[in-house]
This record gives sequence, structure tokens and C-alpha cells, in this order.
Amino acid sequence: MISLDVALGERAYPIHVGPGLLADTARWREAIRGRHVLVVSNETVAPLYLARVEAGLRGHVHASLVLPDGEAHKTLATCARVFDALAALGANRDATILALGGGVIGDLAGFAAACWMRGIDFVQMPTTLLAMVDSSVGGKTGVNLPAGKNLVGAFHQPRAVIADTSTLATLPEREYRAGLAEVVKYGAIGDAAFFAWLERHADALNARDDAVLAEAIAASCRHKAGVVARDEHEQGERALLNFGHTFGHALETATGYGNLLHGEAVAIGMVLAARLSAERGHASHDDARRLARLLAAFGLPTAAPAADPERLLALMQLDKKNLGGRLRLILWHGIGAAAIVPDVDAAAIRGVLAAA
Ligand SMILES: NC(=O)c1ccc[n+]([C@@H]2O[C@H](COP(=O)([O-])OP(=O)(O)OC[C@H]3O[C@@H](n4cnc5c(N)ncnc54)[C@H](O)[C@@H]3O)[C@@H](O)[C@H]2O)c1
Ligand SMILES: O=C(O)C(=O)C[C@@H](O)[C@H](O)[C@H](O)COP(=O)(O)O
Ligand SMILES: [Zn+2]
Repeated sequence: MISLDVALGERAYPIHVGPGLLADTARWREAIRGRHVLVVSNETVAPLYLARVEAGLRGHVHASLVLPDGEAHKTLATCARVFDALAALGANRDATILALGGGVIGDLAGFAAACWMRGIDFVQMPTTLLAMVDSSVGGKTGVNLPAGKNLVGAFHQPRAVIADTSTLATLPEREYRAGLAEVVKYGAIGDAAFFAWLERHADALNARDDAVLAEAIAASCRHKAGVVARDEHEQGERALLNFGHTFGHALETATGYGNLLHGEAVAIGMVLAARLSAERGHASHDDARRLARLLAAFGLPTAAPAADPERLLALMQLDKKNLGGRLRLILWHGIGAAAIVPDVDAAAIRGVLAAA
């Protein structure tokens, strides 16, 4: 098992990564402070793993809420179901939500925890690669609107992250590969050596080699935990974690939530952002091609699906990073370096979208 901390002073919390952690109840029960516990999961994950979690809750007043599966359900309406379940449980301010599932469950249950009685504890129990390397860490919680991804949300840090890597054994191949997109992101924006390591270990990662995968997850969590500790509320550096996301989120919304997986949309978005950066002279075309090659080696898409460029641009205009009506994007300086660019010309974005 690997453990590290997200260093946030009094709100610091541990990330534990390793096989069998859900059954290691002593490890995660210490993160629960009150009597009431609501486990939030979905109809795919619950039959596989909910019993392991419930077995650790003897002595607590607890209930489980099993939600429908999918990005299309990351909505305010689903969130209202979590509130109803908390009310039925009699959950007070000392209640804890356990979010058992992928990023959709983590974002949604975390947001419900941020809102219930103005904020209760929650514990992330990620069961996808993407959730283990990214969404469970850092406290970005929220839901989608038809108008855009994650438009309603809150920063609310979990009390602990319990990543049981044995759950990845049941994760479908496409979902596994989508998680690798966010792993590549850490190398692309801030760690050229890690990027090169990923290139060398692509075959092992595709084969889900246990030791190599554990190293990739640990390195990703270290990157994310470091950024979050330095810039919890995205006043600066944290925005770099959004590399590829302005394009990616627009594609997810435009194609209908769930058709393109988040990791897939981010892969395409990183390729488009890298191309835009190369065209503006920030990065070399060779580096942009190298990024696309690594993503393709992980079986990820690198070309945008058919979508109206004007609709995509309109969606990008509602991105949370924008200020003063200006398009603020994360552009790229080649393998291992990225920067926030405050005023990107819409015409340049149109050009990249039209050529995609
Ligand atoms: N908060 C953040 O910082 C952050 C970071 C990245 C992504 N996100 C969000 O995360 C979401 C994507 O998360 P995701 O990729 O985990 O998708 P997901 O939550 O939809 O999970 C993917 C699929 O795998 C299934 N699944 C989960 N664990 C499984 C397991 N162990 N075995 C079998 N099936 C399993 C799920 O039921 C689902 O069908 C998006 O909404 C994205 O916006 C948030
Ligand atoms: O933690 C962050 O900060 C990120 O940007 C991580 C992203 O991978 C993630 O998709 C996040 O949900 C995007 O956040 P948003 O603020 O663009 O909605
Ligand atoms: Zn993401």
C-alpha cells in the first residue's frame, strides 16, 4: 500500500492506494467522525463492492443509495435524491457520505456533502482509474447542466481517499483507457520525465501490469496532491490541471453527456490545445505529435467527433476559467510545461476546431 497526504493544514487528509483496502475497514473507519453514514454508489458498482463497505459499518446508523449509472445522471435532480436519502437517514451535521464509484459518483456525492446542512464529511472510495488518479483528490465537486459541464459545484475536500486497486479488475477496458488520459496529462503539463516513463511503459500499462500501474497511480496522486496543496481554489497553478478540458468539456456537452467519456474528451482536447499552442508558436509540432502518439498508444481518440465548431466555441465561452468575457485557456509549451493564457483569440480556436 502507498499512502500520501494532501497537505492542507488542519484539513489535511490521507490518500491510501493499494489492493484490498475496502475490506481493510479499520483503515477507512477512522475517517468517520459521527454515527450516521450514507453510502452513495451506482447500479454497476454496488453489486460488486457495496457489501464490502457495508460490512465495515456495523455500529453506525447507515443506509445505502444506489443511483443510476452514467454521466447523464450527474445532475441536480440526482443530487436531490441524495438529500432525500440523508433526510430519511436522519443525518445531522456529523454525518458522513461514502462515495463508492467513479468520478461521477465522487463529484455528485461530494457536492451533496458540501450542501447538506452547509457541509458534512465525505470519504472518496474511487473504483475507476480516472477517479483514483484525479477526481477523488482535490475537492472539486459538482454536477453538470445541459448548458455545460460541472457548472454547479463547490470546493469541498474529502476526509480521506481510499483507492482499492483490486476494484480495477472489473473495470471495462474503455474506462481504464479513459483514466490513462488524465495520467498522461500530469506528464504533459509538468513532468517530462514522467511523460517519457509513460512512453516506455505503455505496453505494461495497457496490459495492466500491477507494479507499473501502482507506480503510475502513485505518481499521479503525488502530482495532484501537490498542486491542490499549493493552490486549493484554483487561483493560479491548479488551472493547469484543466489542460485539454476547455475543448474536452465542450465536446462532452455537445455530443450528449456519456457518449464521449471524460477521459476520451480530455485526450482529444489535449491534442487540440497542443495543436493550437504549436500554431501560436508556444510548442513544437513535433511535441504535439508526440503527445498524440502516446494517447493513441493507450487506445485513446485523438480526433474530434463531428460537432458544429460554432456550438463548441459557444460552449467554451461559458468555461469557468474565462474572465471578463475573454477566453482563458491552458496552452502548452511542449512536453512537461503548460501555462494559462488569458485572452485567446476566438478566430484561432475556430481554426483549430474547423481543422479537427
Ligand atoms: N473532481 C475532479 O477533480 C474530477 C477530475 C476528473 C474527472 N472528473 C469527473 O469524473 C467523471 C468521470 O469519472 P469516471 O471516468 O470515473 O466515470 P464514471 O464515474 O462514469 O465511471 C465509469 C464507468 O465505470 C463503472 N465502474 C466504476 N467502477 C467500476 C469498477 N470497479 N468495475 C466495473 N465498473 C466500474 C461506472 O459505473 C461507469 O459505468 C466526469 O464527470 C468528470 O467530469 C472530476
Ligand atoms: O482538479 C482540478 O482542478 C481539475 O481541473 C481536474 C480535472 O481533470 C477535472 O476534470 C475537473 O473536474 C475539471 O474541473 P472544472 O473546474 O473544469 O469543472
Ligand atoms: Zn478531467
